[in-house]
Amino acid sequence: MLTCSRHSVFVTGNKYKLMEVQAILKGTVDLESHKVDLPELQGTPEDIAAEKCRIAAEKLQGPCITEDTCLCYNAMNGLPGPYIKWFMESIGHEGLNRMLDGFQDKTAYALCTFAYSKGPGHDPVIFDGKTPGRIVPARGPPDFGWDAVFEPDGFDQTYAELDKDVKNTISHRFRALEKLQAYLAAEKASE
Ligand SMILES: O=c1nc[nH]c2c1ncn2[C@H]1C[C@H](O)[C@@H](COP(=O)(O)OP(=O)(O)OP(=O)(O)O)O1
Ligand SMILES: [Mg+2]
Repeated sequence: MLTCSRHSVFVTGNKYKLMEVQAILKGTVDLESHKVDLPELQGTPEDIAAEKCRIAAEKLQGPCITEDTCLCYNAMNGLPGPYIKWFMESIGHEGLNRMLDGFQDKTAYALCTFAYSKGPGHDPVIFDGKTPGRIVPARGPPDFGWDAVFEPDGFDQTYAELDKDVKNTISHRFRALEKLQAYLAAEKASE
């Protein structure tokens, strides 16, 4: 539950996301998660994030925050994008590299889209964060999604090899959360 001006809940089924969000917010907002099985939709990252949040707000009957993460290959005009979860689960780190075998351009970007809804019937507000980088053969702990195959620009380590403290100051998730935090602070100040 993300207690801001009103009582809000961060809805995710992913414990690694939750850990990162907790580390980034460092107690500036009181956070607890709620695992709800949300359908995975199709469309633009923004539409998917907004719809996910609408469904979560309906299910919880209250304010909530959701997040959807994309991994976008520039050579493929942004795909796999929001479908990265299914690619990751079916072809793994090696497959994520092989997909680019026919392309010289190995650059990609990680995109995080947070959505915040005041409750059922309220349109979610969207906050995105983007980190550019490139796809490399897996290095580092394989635990969190595609962290091991993504090397952010400016670093010679993958997300998985980087210190958590470092990832959490340059990541797509950090950049989106900065915007969400500013919005929540402004909302609180206006009450
Ligand atoms: O920083 C990250 N570094 C590496 N991998 C990541 C990251 N963030 C998400 N991921 C993975 C999880 C999932 O395979 C896919 C996103 O899918 P996505 O639907 O957003 O996540 P999910 O279903 O695990 O959790 P949720 O319940 O919040 O939808 O990319
Ligand atoms: Mg999901």
